[in-house]
Amino acid sequence: MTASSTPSMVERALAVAGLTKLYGEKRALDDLTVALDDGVACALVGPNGAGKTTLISILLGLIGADAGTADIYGDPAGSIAARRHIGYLPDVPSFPGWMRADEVLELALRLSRIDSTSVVGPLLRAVGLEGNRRPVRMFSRGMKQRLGLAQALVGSPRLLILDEPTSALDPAGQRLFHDLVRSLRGRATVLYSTHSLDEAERVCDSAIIINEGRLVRQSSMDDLIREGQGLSLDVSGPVDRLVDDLRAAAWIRSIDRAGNGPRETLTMRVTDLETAQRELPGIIAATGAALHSLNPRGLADIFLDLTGGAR
Ligand SMILES: Nc1ncnc2c1ncn2[C@@H]1O[C@H](COP(=O)(O)OP(=O)(O)OP(=O)(O)O)[C@@H](O)[C@H]1O
Repeated sequence: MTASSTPSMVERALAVAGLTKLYGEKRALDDLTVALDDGVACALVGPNGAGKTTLISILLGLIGADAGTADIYGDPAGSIAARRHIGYLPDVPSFPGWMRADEVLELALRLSRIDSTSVVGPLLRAVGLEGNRRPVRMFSRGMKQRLGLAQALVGSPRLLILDEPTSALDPAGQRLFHDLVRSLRGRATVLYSTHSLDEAERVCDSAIIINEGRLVRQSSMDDLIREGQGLSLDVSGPVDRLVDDLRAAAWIRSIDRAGNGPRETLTMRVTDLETAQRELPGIIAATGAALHSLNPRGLADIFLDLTGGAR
């Protein structure tokens, strides 16, 4: 065996190849190929209708694909073996309202044919619900989501799939949930579906970005942020000259111009944000242009760049 054909030591948690799902004429997934290594926390990011739920439904074996394959730890999606690898938390989990949290987990254990209930205490402790004796109907949405997470962890799944888990939570509940998922890293490979790269960055080290059923990008969060970093400025005056001078700067990656009339918005992507911020005021002053506002580009801008959304 040559060095180049030596198999990777890192096990594949997920291997999706050429996955295609049609709803009539609509290609909900269109030749999607992505892979996840064991142990990573990866966001599945895309705008409404991108195909996130369709992909998750195929991974869970709820629907079949029209073409392509999806393997979970080597087992084909939809098989019993693949299902056993997965813990799943939907966006709004529901439980019998009269049950207590410990009873919900005991039921999940029984349904998974696990006799020992010794994990109930540690799981409830992990999600901050230890000692809570109230029925679930009295839980806040955040508490239900945390209980759902504990339920998804029953049976120690190797792949934890979280489907827009904070969509029903307020900002405080979201932050608590993000912290919790981060603290659980290392227990399982995580696939975290979200609309937001900001949320992805809080929880995950990498992201799969899809749009219209196709892969747009799979990358580490650090690389996404580095490549998308930039500044947006509103200027007036000799904008043509300013743009020429900015294009000559060593740190410029690209400039887009928008707006007509006296004020224009320049959106710059840069290779070195610190140097750009240091040198920019001097360049603007030298051209005689007036600066009305200056803002760093955020992850929301990077998301819109990648998915072609309206600004
Ligand atoms: N059962 C269905 N019948 C017809 N079209 C469907 C069906 N399910 C999904 N679609 C279409 O497939 C595309 C992908 O939908 P999907 O729900 O997977 O996207 P999503 O990324 O999860 O979106 P959202 O973020 O809004 O939940 C969309 O255009 C959607 O309208």
